[in-house]
Amino acid sequence: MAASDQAPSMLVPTDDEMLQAQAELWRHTFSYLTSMTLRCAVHLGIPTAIHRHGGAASLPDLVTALSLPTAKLPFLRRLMRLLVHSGIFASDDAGTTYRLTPVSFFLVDGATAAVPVVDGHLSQVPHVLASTSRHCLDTVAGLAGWFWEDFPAPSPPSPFEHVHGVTPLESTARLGPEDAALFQEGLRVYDASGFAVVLRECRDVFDSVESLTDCDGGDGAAARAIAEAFPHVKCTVLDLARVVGDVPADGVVEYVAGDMFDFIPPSQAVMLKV
Ligand SMILES: C[S@@+](CC[C@H](N)C(=O)[O-])C[C@H]1O[C@@H](n2cnc3c(N)ncnc32)[C@H](O)[C@@H]1O
Repeated sequence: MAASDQAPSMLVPTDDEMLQAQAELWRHTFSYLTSMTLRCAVHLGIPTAIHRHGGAASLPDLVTALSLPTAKLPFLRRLMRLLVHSGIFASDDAGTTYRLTPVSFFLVDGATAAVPVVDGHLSQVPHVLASTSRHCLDTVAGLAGWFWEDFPAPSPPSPFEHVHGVTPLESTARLGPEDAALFQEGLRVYDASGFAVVLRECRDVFDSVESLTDCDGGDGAAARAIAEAFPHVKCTVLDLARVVGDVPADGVVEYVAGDMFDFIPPSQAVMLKV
């Protein structure tokens, strides 16, 4: 028999490997519950409730603050246990009091004076809700269909466009104004997150360049922050025409409308912050 006729030999796992593999498979199969319980916590308003309760709250405190039926307390305990395991909240050793962690700090709702806003960090609630919305879930659930489809050249739609017929940011008519606003707001708070830290920690990088193009620069918030902190850097923002086409010149940064796969305005450095 020719070698090519022989069935490929399969590596048979050991008992230990099989037990481990079964556990791994369950972990991967159910890992969506991590983001879904995060969504549930945000929807219920648990981070805001803990914050308003002085930074620590027991289960009865939460049941009252969230106006839940008291019979839900044991289920809330299970939810909180999972969220503590995920690092969203912290608990005392007895598991009776829950506190915010740096992660849930970003999920305290609203940007009012009563809410901690550090370094211009905005509440990330809209980003979490948009990214875990049924539109995004439908998108990933349809991923195999996207692979099967033989799209006409030159470039395939994104999986989101394939399922919904629009991009997340053009979704007003197709997905409804509320969801469209959520995606817009989600992107806005996502874009604003963390950049003050980058400006502080990467001073050497910005000190050493005279010109920079922020590729996919969105509304130019990051480029404006660079130009303010490092006035010697000439900043250019490149984004699609529908994003920067109508932005009026502000004398701080230059806006260029275009596709980065066609053209990138020349400069000493290119920033790609997604
Ligand atoms: C997630 S946002 C990031 C915005 C910004 N870089 C930030 O972090 O604040 C992605 C941006 O990329 C832009 N974009 C997507 N494809 C692009 C392309 N081919 N050329 C230029 N910009 C593009 C989108 O319009 C959007 O504003």
